[in-house]
Amino acid sequence: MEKKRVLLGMSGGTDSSVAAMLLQEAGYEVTGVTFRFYDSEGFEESLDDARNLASRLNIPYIIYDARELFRERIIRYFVDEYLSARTPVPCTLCNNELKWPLLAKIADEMGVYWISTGHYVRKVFRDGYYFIAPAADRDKDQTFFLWGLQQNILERMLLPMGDWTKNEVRAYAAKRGFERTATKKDSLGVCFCPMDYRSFLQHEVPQDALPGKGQFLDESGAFLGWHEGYPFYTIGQRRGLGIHLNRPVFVKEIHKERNEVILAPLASLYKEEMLLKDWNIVDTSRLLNSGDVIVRIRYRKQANHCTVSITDENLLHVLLREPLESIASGQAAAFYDEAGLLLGGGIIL
Ligand SMILES: Nc1ncnc2c1ncn2[C@@H]1O[C@H](COP(=O)(O)OP(=O)(O)OP(=O)(O)O)[C@@H](O)[C@H]1O
Repeated sequence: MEKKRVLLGMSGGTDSSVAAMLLQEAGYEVTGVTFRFYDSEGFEESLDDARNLASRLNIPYIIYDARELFRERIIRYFVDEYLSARTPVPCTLCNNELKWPLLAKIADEMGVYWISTGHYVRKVFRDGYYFIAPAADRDKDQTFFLWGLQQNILERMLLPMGDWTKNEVRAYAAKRGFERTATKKDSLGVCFCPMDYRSFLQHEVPQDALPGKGQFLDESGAFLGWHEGYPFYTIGQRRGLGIHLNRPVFVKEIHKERNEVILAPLASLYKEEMLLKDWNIVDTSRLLNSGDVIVRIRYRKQANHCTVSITDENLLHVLLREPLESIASGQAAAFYDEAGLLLGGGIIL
């Protein structure tokens, strides 16, 4: 396959636009692709931006319709997870199961070896394995979303943003005369659900498929008040419960069958272990039974040390050195070594 050509995912945003410039500057023949994941008002504008950039850089550009796939694999999953009393991780799933595999598939069809995005991550090669590692800009680090990628993808990735800070990226775009690109806003949160997920559920799910009002209970099963239906609550939630007690309470458990939400003081939400399904390990010897593994269960949450092993049911068992609160079923756990290499991850059972 052609090793001077690269297929770049172009969202029309600052990062992938600058990635296109940097790859071209480094001597690669870049082809840009924009995935149409879902219909939105802003999408046509993003397409125009990506298309204009491609034409100014004189690179081939394609639009790939992934709407059906995205609806099936990401939006339906997102809704189903809440209806199953879990908290989904759509960005993780999209990156690992859609964005990168699609880039690889389209690149294969074009006979192109390299695939690239504007993600803020680096890639390093150690003892026969490729690992994702944090970008120079720790504030923008996106390693947390990429634990599911395997060697066949990792080896083909080019990550031009890895050594740059966002400020440098903006300055570079401005210097190259791409003023509009330089000043674009950063994307935040879940792309297809810019509003509160509860409004999204109400919009997506027919009223008769939602459970309706249910009971808030305390840990001993005593009635505390009424809630709007279990899908509208997440583990660890404190705000927006619509219940006023003379003490702070948090969502500790959600029981789908009985449409019950258990509220408890924060101290009751701590756990010392968790099980992971759908896991991926980059290098078994660095992860399993090592005492120095770091685990993260939220994008911006503090890291914790743990020991990881595989159970007889083929799940990952994570024993935390310090208890963690708000471990929610459906969320992701990502593992790192002390140097920041991404060792793998999985979905909390
Ligand atoms: N619709 C899309 N089509 C193709 N590639 C995409 C699309 N959305 C995102 N990407 C790629 O995935 C990368 C990370 O996506 P994310 O949504 O986290 O972007 P971002 O940090 O806002 O980057 P950008 O500034 O490039 O939009 C982007 O830099 C881009 O390369």
